[in-house]
Amino acid sequence: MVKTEQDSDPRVPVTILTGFLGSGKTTLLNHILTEQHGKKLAIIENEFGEVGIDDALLKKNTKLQSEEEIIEMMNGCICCTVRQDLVVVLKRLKERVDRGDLKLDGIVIETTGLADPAPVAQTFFVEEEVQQFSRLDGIVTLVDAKHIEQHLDAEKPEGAENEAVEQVAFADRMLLNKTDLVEEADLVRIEKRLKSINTNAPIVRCTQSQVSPDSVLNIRGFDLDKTLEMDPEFLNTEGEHEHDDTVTSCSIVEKGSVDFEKIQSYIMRLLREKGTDIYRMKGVLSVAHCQKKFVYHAVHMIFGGDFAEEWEEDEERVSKLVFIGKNLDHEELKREFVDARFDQDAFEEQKRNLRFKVGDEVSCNATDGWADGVVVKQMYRSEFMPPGFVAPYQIKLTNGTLIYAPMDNDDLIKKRA
Ligand SMILES: Nc1nc2c(ncn2[C@@H]2O[C@H](COP(=O)(O)OP(=O)(O)OP(=O)(O)O)[C@@H](O)[C@H]2O)c(=O)[nH]1
Repeated sequence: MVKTEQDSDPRVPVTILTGFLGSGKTTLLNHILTEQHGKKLAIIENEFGEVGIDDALLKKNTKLQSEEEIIEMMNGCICCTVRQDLVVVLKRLKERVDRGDLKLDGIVIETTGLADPAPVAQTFFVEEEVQQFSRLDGIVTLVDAKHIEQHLDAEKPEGAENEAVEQVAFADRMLLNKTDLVEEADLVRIEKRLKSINTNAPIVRCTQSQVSPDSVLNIRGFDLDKTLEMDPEFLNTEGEHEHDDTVTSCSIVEKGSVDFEKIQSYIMRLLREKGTDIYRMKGVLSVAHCQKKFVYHAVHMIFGGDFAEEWEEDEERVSKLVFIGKNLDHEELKREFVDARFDQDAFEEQKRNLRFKVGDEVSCNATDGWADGVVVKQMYRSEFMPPGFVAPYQIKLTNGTLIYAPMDNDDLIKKRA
């Protein structure tokens, strides 16, 4: 086979992963990292919120890799404040490769959902050392089929750019993700709209960002000439862009645990009342009476959450949440979160107010009707109970069976006659 100039290019290919908040970038990275592709990748993660949550979500999967992966984190908007950090990270990788400590098959940069990919891409053409070491292979844009139209339509203040439009315009390939959430007719309409912004980039439909790593990595998609044709100012480093100032990120980090019921109603109420303005919510929560971390995500009103791995023995229990959205009232978000904290004093008080003490003889409304027994424990919890749930009593029935009363009322448990 005849080798093209690009085939023999020894520089490390770089993929910029972009796409609006919640479109599926981390899901794609997790998919790439768990898939056996035999490539040694460096991942550069960038988050808009001050609290890193994606690294916690990614860490789990990287453990699955036999080869050590390199993950670098940067906070802030990659296209503004941390662009210089990106250069530093790239130079550090270059030094390791030059020393022979590291052989790299690719670099993937996950930008924040609010980043304009152009200035990130620019880095690979204006920084000489970076240019010698790496080449921009492609800008891959994740598109959330459910929410993209709303973001493309968003009215921006004078002078501020629409990041969703920029992300589509600069894509070398688009992954139209979350196809499970819309109908065929919607997909056709969206594809037409995407094509009207960017005629060149192929569009691949997918769910859960499930595409072959080969269709994302080393695709030789980026073409500087075409980009300059579209944006003659592309290489002009002076031309700074402006973000919409009404879009902010609010992070909460709180030691201790939350009350599961209260936190659920807090999150659900936010989704219901502020779902349009909150683009993105993410969190890792420490739930009282629960050994596992609760990890959740929301993109507008679509919520997904689950109990993930257990807290380590010596790990400090702390909850971390990030909200990104329009017109966020940071104080209110924090205040209401604080109200959902687990209150040890209230818990003790509840315990003191229980009607029965350990040793009291009671009758319980068990599965086969009323049965006699003795209270053996107050505020009882077992791992088979729903997360965060504590039963007021554990009771030993006269036949020896251990049961629990889920509530302290006469319909379920009463004084033995
Ligand atoms: N229904 C559905 N949900 C999806 C799909 N792909 C991803 N998600 C969910 O969408 C949410 C956001 O996905 P992420 O991969 O974290 O999105 P992201 O682009 O990295 O988000 P940011 O880092 O906030 O910009 C998660 O809860 C995913 O599980 C899909 O195809 N269908």
